[in-house]
This record gives sequence, C-alpha cells and structure tokens, in this order.
Amino acid sequence: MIRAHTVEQVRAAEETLLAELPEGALMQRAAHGLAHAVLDLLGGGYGGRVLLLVGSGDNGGDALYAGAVLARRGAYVEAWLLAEKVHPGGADALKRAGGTLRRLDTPSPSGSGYSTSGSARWSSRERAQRATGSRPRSFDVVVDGIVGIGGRPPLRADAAAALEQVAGIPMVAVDTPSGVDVDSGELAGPHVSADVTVTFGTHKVAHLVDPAALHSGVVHLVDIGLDLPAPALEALQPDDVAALLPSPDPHAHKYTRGVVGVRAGSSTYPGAALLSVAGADCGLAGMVRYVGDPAVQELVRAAHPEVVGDGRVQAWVVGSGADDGAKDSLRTALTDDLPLVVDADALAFADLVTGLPAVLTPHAGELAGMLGVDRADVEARPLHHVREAAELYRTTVLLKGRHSLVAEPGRPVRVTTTGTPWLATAGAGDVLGGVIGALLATGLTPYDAASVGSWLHGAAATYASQGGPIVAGDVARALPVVVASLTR
Ligand SMILES: NC(=O)C1=CN([C@@H]2O[C@H](COP(=O)(O)OP(=O)(O)OC[C@H]3O[C@@H](n4cnc5c(N)ncnc54)[C@H](O)[C@@H]3O)[C@@H](O)[C@H]2O)[C@@H](O)CC1
Ligand SMILES: Nc1ncnc2c1ncn2[C@@H]1O[C@H](COP(=O)(O)OP(=O)(O)O)[C@@H](O)[C@H]1O
Ligand SMILES: [K+]
Repeated sequence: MIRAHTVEQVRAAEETLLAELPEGALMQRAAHGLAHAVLDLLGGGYGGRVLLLVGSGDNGGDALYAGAVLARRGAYVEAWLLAEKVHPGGADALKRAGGTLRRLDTPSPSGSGYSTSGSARWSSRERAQRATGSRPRSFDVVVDGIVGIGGRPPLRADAAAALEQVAGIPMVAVDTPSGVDVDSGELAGPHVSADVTVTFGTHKVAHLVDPAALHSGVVHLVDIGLDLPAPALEALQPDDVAALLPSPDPHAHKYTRGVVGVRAGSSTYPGAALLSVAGADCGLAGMVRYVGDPAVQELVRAAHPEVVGDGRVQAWVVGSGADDGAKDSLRTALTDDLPLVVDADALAFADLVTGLPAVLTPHAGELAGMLGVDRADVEARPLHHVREAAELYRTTVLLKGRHSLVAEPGRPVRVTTTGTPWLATAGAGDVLGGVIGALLATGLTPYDAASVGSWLHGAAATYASQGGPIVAGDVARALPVVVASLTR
C-alpha cells in the first residue's frame, strides 16, 4: 500500500524522531536520499551540471546538503539562493564541497516589487537574470528546494521568476513540487512541474491527488524512519488488490460466488447495457442477470449467452444509459435492500441511497451536478468535492478521472493510480460500474469494491492499450487476464 499523510501528521512524527536522534541526522538522511536520486538521473556525478533553487527553509537545506554530496562526486553545483537567509549549515557544506552560491534578491515586504538599490524597478525575470549571470540552459538538472511542506501557495515572485529561467531543464523536486498545495493537491499560481519528486518518510497528498499529482512526476520515497498514524490517503498496490480479490473455494457453486444484477441501458442507449454487462461478466461473480427493455435484453443475450434474466442477486448495478428509466430502475433495485452501484443517469436520484451501502460513480461533470457547483471547480478541487459528496450522501463515492478517488466517511481516501489516458473513451465508465457490481456481489464492502474495481479497470486498460488506442469493450475483455496475473 502507498500511504500519504498530512503536513500536520508528518510534523508530529518528525518531532518525535528529532527528539531521539542527534541534531541534523534527519536532514542528512533526506539529503543523501535526494543526492542518490539525482545521481541516478545523471548517471553519475562527474561532469554533471546541477542547479539548486534554494528557499529559506529546511527544504532548501535538503537541497544544499544534497548539492554538497553531488559536488564531492565531481558535479558542478550552483545554488541560486532565493532568500536572504538560507539554511546556514547547508550553505557552508556546499561551499566547503566546492559549490557556487549566488544570491537572488528577495521581494520587498510589501510584496509590490523589489528592494532595488537604484530607482529602476526591474521585473522579477530581469532581476533573476541579472542576479544569476548564469546560462540556465547549460544545466543538466534543476533541484527544486524552494519550499516543501512549509510552503503556502502562491509562490513568491522571485521563485516564480527563477522557474521561468529554468523552463525545459529536467527538474527534481525536493519533497514536493514547490507552489502546489501539499494537503489538497490543488494549484494556485505558478508551480514546479517535476520529472522526479524525492519525498521523505511518507507520500504527501499532493503526490497522489490531481491536479498536483500530474506535476509530481515519478515519486521516489526515501525512508527516514518516521513512525506514522493512519494515513489521509492510500493507493492500492498489486499485493493489496490480490489480497482483497475474491477467489472461488473448492466447494464453490455459482450462487455462493455471488450473483450480480444489471439494470442499465435503454432503447436509446443499448450499448450501455452491453458494456455494463461486459464489466459485470468479467468472471469475478458466479452469475450475471440483466433486467431491461426486451429488445435490449435480446442484444445482451446474443452478446453474452451466459447472462440470465431477473431473479435473486446479491448486488445491483443501476443507471448507465438508463435514460428516462433511471429513477424507476433505482427505486425497483432499492426494494431488494442490497448494496448497489449508482451510475450515470441514476446519479440524479442519488439522494435515494443516502446512508445506504452503495457506490456512487460520478465523473467530474456528474459530481458537479450533484453538488450544485461548476465542473471546473470539481476538477480543480477533486479531493475536497469527493469528500464532501461522501459526507453528504453518507456512502461511498468514486470520483472518476485520471487518478480516480474513492471516499467514504471515516476512511482514508483511496486513489487509483493505474490506467492510461486512452481509457478516456465512451462507455469505459459503464464497464467500470459492472466490475464494481460484480465485486459487491462477491461480498466486498462498497469501499473495497470501488477501489479494487477501479484499480482492475485501470490495469486492464493499460494491458489492453499497450500504449495505443482502445475502446471500452477492450477493457472488459482484458479484465480476466489482469485478475489472473494477480491470483496466480
Ligand atoms: N518534516 C520532516 O520530517 C523532514 C523535513 N525535511 C525537509 O524540511 C522541509 C520543511 O521545511 P520547513 O518547515 O523549513 O519549510 P519549507 O522549507 O518547506 O518552507 C518554509 C519556508 O518557505 C518560505 N515560504 C513559504 N511559502 C512560500 C512561498 N509561497 N513562496 C516562497 N517561499 C515561501 C517561508 O518563508 C519559510 O521560510 C520538508 O519539506 C523537507 O524537505 C527533511 O529535512 C527531513 C525530515
Ligand atoms: N485522463 C484520464 N486518464 C486515465 N483514465 C481516465 C482519464 N479520463 C477518464 N478516465 C477514466 O475513464 C473512464 C471514463 O468513464 P466515464 O467518464 O463514465 O465515461 P462514459 O460515461 O463514456 O462511460 C473512468 O473510469 C475514468 O476514471
Ligand atoms: K520543493
């Protein structure tokens, strides 16, 4: 499991450890981990050219100490100091190792300009150019030590100007990409877009939650020995999924394995029925039932001969392509008092499942409609909105997107990190609803069914895609292969 903690949790754990360790030991652990990640990227120290962007806090300290390690390994290391006072021990270490330190002026306290000595007032960009005198493009890598968990967006003007100077050079962020909001994954103004982020002790929320996750690059975790409480966020890994997956016991028959029922599709959208059934029919449940328009039922039978009609089930999937019939389908399914997946057109009636065991599966537009906010706001603050929806409906909410989020009151939010942008294809959501329904029918809780289903769906898309285009049916067909790879 990958776990992510809040800044407050990290600070508390750090305090405990600091009291036990010799002074500076924790920062040395962090800095060495950082230096080794940069060495890996450079393919060795000798001949490499490294630029450090150094802010006023310990994040800058990590960068400076790592710079000293790199300089001792033969790299040319230059530090641009973005504050009047930077970590003194780190600055000394870099000097002693032969690094070059250049000071960039700090903004005036008013924040309205710069404390220039003459009457001219330069732009942030001009000031950065004059102060450094360096040719940024000649660096192989930039290390972003501007701010870490102590940063509050937006980035100060000098830092933003320095970032403009180094655009296009590979970037390694120290702990977090500077300028992002660490605990929410939200953006506010200019920020670092990292190729690699080297983080310490645990992941932070911004590494996993979009939009910030998109700017964290590959995240490398350095263990510094923190003892941490229950996380704010978690991301299932293959072992976790394998442990949660149902597998038939030797005495299994189709009913003990669970029966999933699908009430989806309509004469207007018959394809949604076929795709929901394709997801449900991935083989995880013992049987699939389909209930709907007779003509659509015929299509389903022709495509999936093993699927049967109405009868007893252990979970329902309702809503994909259901059109005007969504409300009635949901009401009828609810009379069975079973866990259910509520998708697409049925989400407009989500209040009917308030407090019940269910998985609501909106994309950003649907969640916006449910909460009465703009879609752009959901996309800018997905974590905030998915938590809000889970509290409002007192049930499990899966917000679909690049990194889908599963929220349930009182539980860590689960983030899906499998998948490919090729999965953004019509009908992919219908397949997902079906898979989650199958998992509910096997007895998984809504929280596990949603997160395991979302993980499998993303992994199946990646497997089917092989880097190229896919359609929703390809995802459904790849599901058994992905399950087999985990249960073997
Ligand atoms: N907490 C831990 O367990 C550990 C922390 N370490 C490092 O320490 C960092 C935290 O250090 P700090 O608490 O000193 O905080 P930071 O270094 O993250 O940032 C604080 C400094 O940044 C300035 N700042 C804040 N917002 C800014 C903005 N928008 N633009 C420009 N400057 C801004 C503040 O004036 C302050 O001086 C971590 O991210 C990590 O890199 C590591 O050394 C090892 C262990
Ligand atoms: N950029 C992306 N990268 C990876 N997966 C994505 C991306 N955008 C969407 N997805 C996934 O694709 C699926 C789309 O589902 P949905 O929006 O319901 O489409 P539809 O209604 O056509 O079925 C979801 O599982 C979602 O998580
Ligand atoms: K940083």
